[in-house]
Amino acid sequence: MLSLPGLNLAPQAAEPLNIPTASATRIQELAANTEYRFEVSFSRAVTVRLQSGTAEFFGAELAPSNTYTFLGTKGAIYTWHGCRLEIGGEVESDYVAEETPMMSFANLHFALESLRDRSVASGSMEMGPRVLIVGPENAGKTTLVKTLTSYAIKTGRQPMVINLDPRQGMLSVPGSFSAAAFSSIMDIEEGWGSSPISGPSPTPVKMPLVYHYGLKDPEEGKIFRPLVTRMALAVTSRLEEDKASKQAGFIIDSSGAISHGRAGVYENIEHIVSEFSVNILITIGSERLHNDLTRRYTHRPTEDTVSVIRLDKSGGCVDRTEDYMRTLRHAQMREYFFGHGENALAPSSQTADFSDIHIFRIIDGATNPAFLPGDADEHDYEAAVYEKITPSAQIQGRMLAITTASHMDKQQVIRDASVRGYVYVADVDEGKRKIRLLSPQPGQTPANAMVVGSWPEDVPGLRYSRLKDKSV
Ligand SMILES: Nc1ncnc2c1ncn2[C@@H]1O[C@H](COP(=O)(O)OP(=O)(O)OP(=O)(O)O)[C@@H](O)[C@H]1O
Repeated sequence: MLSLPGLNLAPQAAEPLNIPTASATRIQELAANTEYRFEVSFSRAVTVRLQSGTAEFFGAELAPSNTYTFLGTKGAIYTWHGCRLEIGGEVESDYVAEETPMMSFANLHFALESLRDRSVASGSMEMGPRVLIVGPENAGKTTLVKTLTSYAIKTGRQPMVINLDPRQGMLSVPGSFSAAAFSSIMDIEEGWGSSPISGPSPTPVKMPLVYHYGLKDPEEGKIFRPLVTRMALAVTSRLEEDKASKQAGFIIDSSGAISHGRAGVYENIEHIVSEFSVNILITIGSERLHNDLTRRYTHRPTEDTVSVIRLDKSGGCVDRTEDYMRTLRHAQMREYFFGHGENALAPSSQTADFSDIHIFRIIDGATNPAFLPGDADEHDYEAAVYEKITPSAQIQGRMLAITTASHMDKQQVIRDASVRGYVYVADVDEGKRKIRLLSPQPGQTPANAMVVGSWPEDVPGLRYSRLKDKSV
């Protein structure tokens, strides 16, 4: 059990997998090229063990002797050649599907492999495939990114994955964007995980690059595009220093919001394509999006070639409710502070004077009259993006991004700075002018510029711990 002196933090936050599973198990036989689709709640875990044959979870191969525990999961175990699974616990729903998109995923993987081979043959002069995946919410974008990444790793590559979806964090908290090179197979239970910038990761990655977005939707505010530009520069320079990743190329996961398109115009998609020099644009689950983008990217003699590829949405994709997404986010944020299983962290709380910390608030499109919707020229990017604030009860329960910038730096320098880590505002005492911060690891309160956004929202468990602490 995790005990945190002075904090009385709820231990269940750190150890969700202590939730009991039913001891009775059952056998599920799967024929070749079929998948077992299942949904597991956040309160009852389900275990899966591969008894015979071969199987994979979104591209990551199941080891025969391992028992995998799933909680709050919607997923599928696919088999190319048939297998037998031993399943324990209560699923919310499950069925076996014979129609899956796995063959088209595999074909896409082989097409990317030939581009990687070309990069190797050029002595790394050419970069490997630069892939962007777009499509509406719940179309299966993240699932495709995970599958392609797992296949690439299995082939011995070290692809870079870039997450530009603030609704879900990758190796970091929701509200952040990140990029990391993966060199070893993904953790089946944890997926991308959320802890590497706060502590050890079950998924070996090179240190991720993290940037703070702090808003829910990429179409909101005016910092999305400058951040994409900044990340593209950072990723390109990282790839120049890392031959293996340069050859493997990168895969960008995006938010469904950028695929809605206003009158057939997809400014944010176009911005990502041009800044990252994307050459493979995969649309998933929307014919209209595919047609609009094909029209946009064919017959452009003066520009670099962008191949637009269409994939159908898998019948297994589940529409996730806002409640489910919130619970998932909160689990991710708790994990950021407490770690998970064997990788438990030792969070600490620190109290600082208002005068010792420097917090900037994002001025988003809704509140800044200088940012008119749809008016997105370069000039706007130089306008004020932050305002310095004095801590108040309003930021209680918010995450603060600790940037690598100094509080004396210009706004654009702060905006473009990467993130060292996050702290949670546990308490603000306006009378005593003190702020209490929860941090994943002990350390001094940083004097760097910190940025607070309106996203993600407060996590009930963490807030509760603050109240308990106050009453001690
Ligand atoms: N074949 C499948 N069987 C069962 N569940 C699946 C399958 N494919 C995807 N899912 C589940 O469906 C949900 C939506 O898929 P995914 O997260 O890949 O979509 P997305 O397009 O990235 O969504 P968003 O843009 O909203 O983040 C996820 O919970 C995912 O695990």
